[in-house]
Amino acid sequence: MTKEHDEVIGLRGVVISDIRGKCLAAIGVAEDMRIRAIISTREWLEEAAARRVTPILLNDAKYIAFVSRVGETYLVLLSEPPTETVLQFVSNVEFAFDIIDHILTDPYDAMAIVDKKANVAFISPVHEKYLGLQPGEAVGRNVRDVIENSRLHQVVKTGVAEVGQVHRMKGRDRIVSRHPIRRDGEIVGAIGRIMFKGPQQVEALARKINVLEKEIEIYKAKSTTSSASDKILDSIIGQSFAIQSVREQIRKIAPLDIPVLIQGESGTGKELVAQALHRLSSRQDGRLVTVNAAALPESLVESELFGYEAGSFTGADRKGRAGKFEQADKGTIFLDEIGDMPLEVQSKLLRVLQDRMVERVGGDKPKRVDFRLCSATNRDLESDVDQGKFRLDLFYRISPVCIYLPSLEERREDIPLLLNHFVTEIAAQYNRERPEVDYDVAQLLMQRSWPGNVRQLRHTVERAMVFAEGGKLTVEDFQRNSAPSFEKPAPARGKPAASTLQTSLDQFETRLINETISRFQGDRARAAEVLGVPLAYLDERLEQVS
Ligand SMILES: Nc1ncnc2c1ncn2[C@@H]1O[C@H](COP(=O)(O)OP(=O)(O)OP(=O)(O)O)[C@@H](O)[C@H]1O
Repeated sequence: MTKEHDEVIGLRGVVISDIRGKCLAAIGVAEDMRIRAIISTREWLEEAAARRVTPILLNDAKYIAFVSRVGETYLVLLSEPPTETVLQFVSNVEFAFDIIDHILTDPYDAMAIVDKKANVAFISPVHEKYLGLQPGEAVGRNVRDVIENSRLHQVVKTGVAEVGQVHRMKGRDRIVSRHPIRRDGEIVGAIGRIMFKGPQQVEALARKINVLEKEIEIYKAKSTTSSASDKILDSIIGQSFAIQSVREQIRKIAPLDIPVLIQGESGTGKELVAQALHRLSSRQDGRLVTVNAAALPESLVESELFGYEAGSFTGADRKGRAGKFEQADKGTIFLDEIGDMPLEVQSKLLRVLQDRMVERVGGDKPKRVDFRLCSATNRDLESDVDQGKFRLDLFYRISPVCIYLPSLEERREDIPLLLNHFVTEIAAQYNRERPEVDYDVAQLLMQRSWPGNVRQLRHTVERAMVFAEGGKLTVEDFQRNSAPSFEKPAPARGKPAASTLQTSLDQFETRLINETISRFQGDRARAAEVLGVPLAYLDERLEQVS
């Protein structure tokens, strides 16, 4: 027995005996009389040959005997058990060899074993078959030349096990585990095990994981969308039932590509709702084009809405211009104050809504436009229809869905939230530190009347913030600055500016009045209504500055 053999298989002795147990030859530890005595009976040899691996336990040594019958003789190979576990296994499991055989030939759990040079020492038959190899054909070849994407050479080199890895082989993913094998702490090889077990189940599992991963992606996308949509809807401030219901309606209606009519008094947030509808719709990448029908002089309505061709009328742009409908192609057109649209324009609008075609003024080639229509009005359109001021057919076209915005007085409980929101917004707008708001302020504002609704509230807060001092916004700031409707006598006519603060307040107020008047095309009464001041006060202020 050479030293080489001894090292490779841990062989310690060999016995050859006849079938009755008579020893014909013995070398190595087999020369020990105690071992010779154990294996010298026919019964022991027959049983050991049946088991094929049998333990031999002496007081001072333990061996594993590999016994096989060769013709009329028995060959017994004796090796030291590599570990206590192996010895236990061989001692306690009568069919230990069958187990080994099963492990090596398991059709669902293939195995590849390499030596320390990463040369194949063994590949289980099922794996050989799978790889298209003849039995034993790969033995001695480097594993990388035999098994596609194998990493056993790495495992032998690094000694690091790789457990439960995905191994792509012949176009399919398999689950593998690779372990280095050590003897006396030194790496002697590596074993790779490939799970063929229940490939259908593994595949089904993989498919399930795939589906779950996709579902997670969808939920993730949905949750980002819903948090994005929450953000958009959060810009509509208010916790009153009425406003919550408005937000809910927007959430439901926005994705439906149908016209929406937003009704509500001036300053209730109709434009804000139109913006939310657009931003939550599939047209969010297109433009939201706003047209204030009331602000358009009658003579320009048509060219504004439908555009015009070059040189079609005096003063027209030389190159011609796209109208609002063309600009809103693939987006949303928001027709604010639609109730103020002249009847003649209403007919043209109706045609556009029916045909989805626009023809520029002075042009002869109608163009297809793809838009979503949002309209708003503070008028009672039904009564306008009754009075013949608004076309019934147009009314039906623009109002398959209506959103009604409550007046601020119908939802006074939202005033503190709106106050808080505007204070933050205005402070940021003017690049100022946000003042602290006295508790009484909200109480005061909740008692007021707000004919100009949220817009008026915002302006009121903006005015009061001019006065806010010491980082505080107090009731006095509102009263000092109040218009007569806030129970403060109107300033004396022609009163000179008493201070820089007063001057800036006057300037601010005048600017606000002028802006509002021009917003309503010179309609002072409307401006006074929206600002929540009597017309006389507004006129007085204008006279003072003129
Ligand atoms: N619920 C709200 N939350 C926050 N801001 C609001 C709310 N409602 C209205 N506003 C603010 O009030 C002002 C007026 O709103 P908006 O222009 O949308 O009103 P509107 O109903 O379209 O008015 P009009 O009929 O006069 O055009 C805007 O500054 C808007 O941001």
